[in-house]
Order: sequence, then structure tokens, then C-alpha cells
Amino acid sequence: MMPELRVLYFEDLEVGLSETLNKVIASSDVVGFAEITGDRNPIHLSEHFAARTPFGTRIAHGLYTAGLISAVLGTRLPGPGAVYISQTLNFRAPVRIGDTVEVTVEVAELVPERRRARLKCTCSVAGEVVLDGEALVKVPTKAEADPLAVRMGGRPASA
Ligand SMILES: C[C@@H](O)CC(=O)SCCNC(=O)CCNC(=O)[C@H](O)C(C)(C)COP(=O)(O)OP(=O)(O)OC[C@H]1O[C@@H](n2cnc3c(N)ncnc32)[C@H](O)[C@@H]1OP(=O)(O)O
Repeated sequence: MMPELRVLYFEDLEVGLSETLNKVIASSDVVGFAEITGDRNPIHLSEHFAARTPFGTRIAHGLYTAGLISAVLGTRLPGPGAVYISQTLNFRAPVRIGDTVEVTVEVAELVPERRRARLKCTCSVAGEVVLDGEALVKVPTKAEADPLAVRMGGRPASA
């Protein structure tokens, strides 16, 4: 999943606007997440260990799956310039190696005075919700992002 970047400013958002991305979970993703975070819980890394858990096989780190929500927020909705304030997470079912995770974020509430957007976040595998929660992000306005372009009537500063 390497989606094209899309910038939405606070003014572009409306309740109900949503974005969905899919990601196949590779073993190398899980190993890489273990390396960069230091979470080497064998439930993620060892088939021998994981076989003796209720899941029966290796599962992805919950925070790796959650990171896919961050990817949608940071690249598509709202996109570049969005700043995380908070995120709730409910890990409802395991994600296994090879699963395709469908990540959807949807604008649930806008707070114009503070340029905040609250987004409902859902990750599913084959129609089953594996993770859900809510994100709160600060979203740049057009004027904050490029004040010169706004003064020039929306034309980019280089024009
Ligand atoms: C630290 C790291 O290294 C480790 C990880 O990252 S592990 C990877 C992330 N976690 C997961 O993948 C776990 C996914 N979740 C599950 O598999 C299950 O939710 C569970 C095994 C944790 C719990 O299952 P169980 O004990 O069988 O619970 P029930 O299904 O019987 O449900 C009982 C009630 O609790 C509610 N509930 C269960 N899980 C959650 C949850 N994650 N968030 C919120 N609520 C949850 C469930 O709805 C039931 O409620 P009810 O009112 O009784 O219906």
C-alpha cells in the first residue's frame, strides 16, 4: 500500500467523507515492525510459539495494524499536514500473516473553532472487524498551509 498523496484542508472536509485502503500483511512487515520497535513478542515471530496460543499461528502486532490507520490519515484523509492528537483502539480479532486488511476512516465530527476532525477508524479482514477506534487530528486550513497562495487567490506561490 503506497497510496498517492492527497491533501485535504479543513475546509474540504465534511462529515461522512471516507477513504479505504487495503494492505496485505507480509511476514517481512511483522519482522520489520518487531525490529524497529523492539517488540519481539514471539507470538509475532515464532511459528513454534504461536502454534501453542489460541491463535494457532503468528499474528501481526496490534500497533502495526493501527499504523495502517495512521497511513490513511497521513496520506489520504485528511492527508499531508494532518497532526495526530489522539487515537482509541479496540483489537477485536487477530490479523494473520497473509491477511488483507481493509482500512477505512470516516469523518465523524468537525470542530471548526479548533480545526479538529474526529474520524471513525475500522480495520477489517474478509468482512470481519479486527480493529476499530476513533482518531482526533488537527487539520491545516488553506491559509495555514500556504498563506501566500491564499492572498494570491488560490494560485500556488510559484505561479
Ligand atoms: C503486546 C503485543 O506484542 C501483542 C499484540 O500486539 S497481540 C495483537 C493485537 N491483539 C489482537 O490481535 C487480539 C485481537 N482480539 C481478540 O482476538 C479477542 O478480542 C480477544 C482474544 C482479545 C478477546 O476474546 P475473548 O476473551 O474471547 O472475549 P469475547 O470474544 O468472549 O468477548 C467478551 C466481551 O468482551 C468484548 N471484547 C472482546 N475483545 C474486545 C476488544 N478487543 N475490545 C473491546 N471489547 C472487546 C466483547 O465484545 C464481549 O462483549 P459483550 O458485551 O459480552 O458482548
